[in-house]
Amino acid sequence: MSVAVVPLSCRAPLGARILHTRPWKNYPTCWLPLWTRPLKVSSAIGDLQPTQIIEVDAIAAGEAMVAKSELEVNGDSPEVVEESIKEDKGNGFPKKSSNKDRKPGDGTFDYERFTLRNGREVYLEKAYLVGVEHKRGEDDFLGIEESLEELAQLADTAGLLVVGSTYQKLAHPNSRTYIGSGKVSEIKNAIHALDVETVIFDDELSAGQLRNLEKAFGGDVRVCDRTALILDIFNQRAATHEAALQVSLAQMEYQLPRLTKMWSHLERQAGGRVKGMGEKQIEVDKRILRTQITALRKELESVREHRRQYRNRRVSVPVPVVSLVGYTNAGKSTILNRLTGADVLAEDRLFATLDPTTRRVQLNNGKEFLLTDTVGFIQKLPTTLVAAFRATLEEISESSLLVHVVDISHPLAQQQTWAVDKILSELDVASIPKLVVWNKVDKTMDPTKIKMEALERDHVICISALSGDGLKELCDAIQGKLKDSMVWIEALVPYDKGDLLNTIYQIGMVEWTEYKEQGTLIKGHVPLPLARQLTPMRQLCIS
Ligand SMILES: Nc1nc2c(ncn2[C@@H]2O[C@H](COP(=O)(O)OP(=O)(O)OP(=O)(O)O)[C@@H](O)[C@H]2O)c(=O)[nH]1
Ligand SMILES: [Mg+2]
Repeated sequence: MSVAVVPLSCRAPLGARILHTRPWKNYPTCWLPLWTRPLKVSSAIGDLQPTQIIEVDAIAAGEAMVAKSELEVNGDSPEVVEESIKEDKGNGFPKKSSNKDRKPGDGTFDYERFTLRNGREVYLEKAYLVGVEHKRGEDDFLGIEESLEELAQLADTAGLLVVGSTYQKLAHPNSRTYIGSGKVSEIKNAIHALDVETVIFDDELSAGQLRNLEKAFGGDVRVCDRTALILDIFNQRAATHEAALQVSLAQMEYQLPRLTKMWSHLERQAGGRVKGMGEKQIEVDKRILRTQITALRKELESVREHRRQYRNRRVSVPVPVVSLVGYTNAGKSTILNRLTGADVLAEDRLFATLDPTTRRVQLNNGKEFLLTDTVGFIQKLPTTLVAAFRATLEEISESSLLVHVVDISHPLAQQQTWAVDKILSELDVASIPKLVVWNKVDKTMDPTKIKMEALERDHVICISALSGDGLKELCDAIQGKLKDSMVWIEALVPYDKGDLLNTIYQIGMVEWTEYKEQGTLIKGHVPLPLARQLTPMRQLCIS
């Protein structure tokens, strides 16, 4: 079978399958896919990025791919590159024909691995998960098996088919291969027997470890880590321009130190004639990548500036902001939808929400506050991502109150709560008042017992966002907590400032109103920004 590397501008025959796309020069839109993702070529192919390179498996079209690509190498004249999949001779395993070697209609083609997702036919890559249980640090909230279970959920969210997993107890990770050599052989056996395309490690791997493991596993097997998997999910889900920029930046920063293998094929193709060709190309690529990181940072900064200005405008109307924070899939978006009638995507998947959404909550007593839904957290959240999303999380740091949503029906609810608390402390928001909400109480074995437990604790509200049970108590508790964060004022509001008086009634807690000759005398609690705005009227009251 021949596989050609072709620029996308070159049309593949209808019915051919794209095995995978590789980034070429313009990195911002091109992220080296972590696994091959064959797509059936349709008329839509012309819509793909013209800067990417695709590998096209022409067998499905029943004809050899003749297209060739031109790659510029080290600034020399363009060179024609053609790859062919080498026979796997020396690994000692019986050659298992992979789906790539099978033809539709020859009885071996694995049709079951094509599935529909979001109305698109996608090919489910087989993934094998690997973890290491080392001496537990204070950041290890989950045991190894639980962490691997979560990794399997992440893999499923990314569209992978998990076919097996394993872990090893190690005092210290191996610097070359992360796991011990015996374990490497064991995994190699398993992945070849199961026809696995991707091996995912539960912890972040170094560039060297990734390279050594790929070499050890041989063939076309890709190795990636939890961070790359989360980045890939974020990449698939980024809906707004800012989120897309943030994810691209995080991906490039992750990719930069790992940019080692991509171009080694150039040396192979040149038959070793031009030694160090791949190495030089890596340097060129790193320079291009750094330039693009700088450009992306600039663009992101201008988008953030725009958002900051918008937020400042919002601050001039000092409605208190309440942020929903919590572990991914805890039910934050469902709560926002319930309380505000919003239509934010809420589904039983990790990282359904990437962009914060703010909506006004209007209570029956005429009071109101703004409610913000935020990106969910997860244990071992990559530091690059925490940094990348810091701007979005500024929303959190400027809130009057944080509502920490916990999925109390989850067997690891306690550990998830600790993980969220740790991330919140990293975000420096410890000073913001917090309310804990136990959600999904309807899904627990004994809701009455859970409610009793919540009663025994301070500031814990039990709800079911799905059924609406406890939402009134939640709003009352939010109001109570907001009051705690407000300041007491006494102000004389002139009669021509009717709008301001309305705002005080809407967002403050007025306890005394008296109509005086110069205006309305108000005594009560109001949010700090409003209290500042009322300074002249407070002075009027004192005098
Ligand atoms: N049984 C039950 N399911 C719930 C409840 N609240 C939310 N869910 C379900 O939990 C799943 C996740 O809900 P989301 O609202 O998307 O959770 P999220 O916290 O926004 O998740 P991310 O955006 O991924 O961080 C959805 O399938 C909801 O229908 C609840 O009170 N009871
Ligand atoms: Mg959500």
